[in-house]
Amino acid sequence: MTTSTAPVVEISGLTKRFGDVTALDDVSLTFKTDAITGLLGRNGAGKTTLMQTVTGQDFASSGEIRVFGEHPVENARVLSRLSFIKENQKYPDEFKPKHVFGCAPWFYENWDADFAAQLIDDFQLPLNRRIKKLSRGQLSAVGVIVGLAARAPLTFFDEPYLGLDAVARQIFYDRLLADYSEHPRTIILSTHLIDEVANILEHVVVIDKGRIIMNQSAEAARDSATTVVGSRGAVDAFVAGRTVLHREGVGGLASVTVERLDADERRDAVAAGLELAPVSLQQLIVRTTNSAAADFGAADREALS
Ligand SMILES: Nc1ncnc2c1ncn2[C@@H]1O[C@H](COP(=O)(O)OP(=O)(O)OP(=O)(O)O)[C@@H](O)[C@H]1O
Repeated sequence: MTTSTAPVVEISGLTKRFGDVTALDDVSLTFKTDAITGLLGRNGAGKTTLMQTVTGQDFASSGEIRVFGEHPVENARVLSRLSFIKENQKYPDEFKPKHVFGCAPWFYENWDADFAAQLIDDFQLPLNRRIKKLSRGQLSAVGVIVGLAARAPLTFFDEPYLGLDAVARQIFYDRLLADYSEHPRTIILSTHLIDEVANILEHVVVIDKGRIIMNQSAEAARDSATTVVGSRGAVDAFVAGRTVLHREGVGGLASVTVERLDADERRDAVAAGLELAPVSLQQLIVRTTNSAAADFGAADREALS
């Protein structure tokens, strides 16, 4: 039974194994209802697997998943209210974008054809070209348009915008935010481009090696760490005994990221001649997921350089 008080997505003790790979390891989580949540994590962390199991496209090895209060697998009531947009979406061979958008109202009860038409125009998508002949960015645009114009109460975007160029990605973020403001719904975005989406995320869930290591508001996440910069001796003295998330230095200067400082601690730092710098969501997540940027994507490496 669906109840109005049930969270849209409720996951408890979810484990998913592929042979000897544990892709999800005892995950318990509720996604914040009517919010845009970033599902973030390094390559292979388990983001796609989580979305596949929650959307009923794959079975859990163990644990419980409730979507709109019900099991999602082969459940038409649940599936009609969610959309899952992913990069490698398959379409019938002869399909053109106009066929995809023509069929969409059969699957999505909130489908807004006018909004779709506006997005087709925004992304300059050729409607009459076979899907097989579309460029990567045009193919991404097909998914993005379906995900937005479907206005499903629960929408998952699994990096469907990887092929979009910077201008098209900005259009996506702008349209997503504007439409969400008018039609609030539960949207989960997985992405590597954390700084690009940081402004539209209200909530962040970070997954690392199949486990949830962060689930909080984006604001609380940003406030949870500060970078202390100054002479090495003064910085070392100030951070002694604190949890250090990241450390770097050049010559006699040090820059150390520590967990949240309260007002008194911030005053002490300034009195000791230190500078305090905010930590971006991207830096925070790179640093919390083991400070290793190597596999996290080019944008993250750039942010650290
Ligand atoms: N069908 C499968 N068979 C075997 N292993 C799999 C399968 N699907 C996923 N895995 C493994 O499960 C782990 C999680 O993969 P998943 O695709 O969920 O990660 P991800 O966070 O989406 O990664 P990325 O950011 O690289 O897309 C990885 O180690 C992956 O190799």
